[in-house]
Amino acid sequence: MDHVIEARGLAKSFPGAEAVRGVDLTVGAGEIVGFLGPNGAGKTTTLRMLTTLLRPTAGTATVAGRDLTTDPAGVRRRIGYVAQGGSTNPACTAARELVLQARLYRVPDPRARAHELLERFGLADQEIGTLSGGQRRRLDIALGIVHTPALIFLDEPTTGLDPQSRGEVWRHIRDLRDEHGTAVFLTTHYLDEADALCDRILIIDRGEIIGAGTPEDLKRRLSGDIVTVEIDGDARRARDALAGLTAVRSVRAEERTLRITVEHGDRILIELTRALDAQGVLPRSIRLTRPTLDDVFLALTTREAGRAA
Ligand SMILES: Nc1ncnc2c1ncn2[C@@H]1O[C@H](COP(=O)(O)OP(=O)(O)OP(=O)(O)O)[C@@H](O)[C@H]1O
Repeated sequence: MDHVIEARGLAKSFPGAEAVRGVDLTVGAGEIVGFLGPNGAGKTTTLRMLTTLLRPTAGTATVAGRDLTTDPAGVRRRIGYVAQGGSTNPACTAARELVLQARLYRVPDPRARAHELLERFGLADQEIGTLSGGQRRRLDIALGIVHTPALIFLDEPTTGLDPQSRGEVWRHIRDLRDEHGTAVFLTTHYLDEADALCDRILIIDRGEIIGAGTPEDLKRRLSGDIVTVEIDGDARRARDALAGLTAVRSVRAEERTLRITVEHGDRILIELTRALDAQGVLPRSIRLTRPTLDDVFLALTTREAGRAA
C-alpha cells in the first residue's frame, strides 16, 4: 500500500512535559485513520507536528511524499488541515472565503472551484457568521480540500455538533475517501465516531501509541465476543461440553446461565448449539454481545494508568 504518512520515533518535549514520546505511525493512501486518546495524551501535538506547525524534538516523517523536516513547505502544499475551531472570517461569505483559499493554493479557476465545493457540501453562498454549526464545519472541510490534497487532517471534526449534523459531516468524510481517494487523519473524543467512520484506529496515551488496528480487530483482540446462554438444566454440566471446543476461550457457569467468551461469536453459534444438544441441553435463549470501542479504550487506558502508578 502507498503511504501518505510514515513517521518513525516522532517526539516532542516541552519544558516540563514530554508530550509525544517516539511515535511510529503510518497512514495508507485513501485510508481514514482515527487518532484517539484521553485529554493531554498527545493527539494535538502529534497532529501539529505532522502538519508542520510544530517542529519535532526527535524522529523523522514523510507526509504526502515530502520530508517533514527538510521540506515543510512541500508538505504544507500537499495536505489539508482543518483546525478545531476552523479559521474563517464570520463577515466574509462562504464563496468568497473559498475563492481566497483557492487563490492562495493557485488552484486554476478559483470561482468555479468555490461553486463546485459549495454544491458538493450542500452550502449556500451566505455570510459565514449566519451558518449553523454543521454548515460551518462542512465549509471548514471544503476549505481544507480546495487544492485537492491526497491527505487531510481534521482536528475533532464533529465536536459540539448535534447528531444529525455529525452524520452529515461523516458522510462527507466518507465521500472524500470513496469518491476522491483522499486519506483522512482525524482526532476525536467520540468512540462511536471512530467506530463508524475509521478504517483504522490509533490510541495514544501519555505520548505513546498503546493500541492500533481496525475497530473490529481492537474489539476482538481485547475481549472477544460474549455469548450468554440460558438453559434448562445444570449449567455446570454443559460448561464441560463447551470448554472443549477450540473456538471457546473460556466458559463461566452460574446456575442456569453460561457466559462463553469466544473469538468470533457469529461463527460459533451453530457449533455451540450442537454441542449443547449433544449433551441433551436445551437453550432457552442465546444472546451475542460484542465489546464496544468504549470497553477497548477503557481497558487500554486504565491498564496504562495501572502500569504508571
Ligand atoms: N506548548 C506547550 N507547552 C507545554 N506543554 C504543552 C504544550 N502543548 C502541550 N503540552 C502538554 O503536552 C501534553 C499533550 O498535549 P496535547 O495537547 O497534545 O494533548 P491532546 O491529546 O491533544 O489533549 P486534548 O484531548 O485535551 O486536546 C499535555 O500534557 C500538555 O499539557
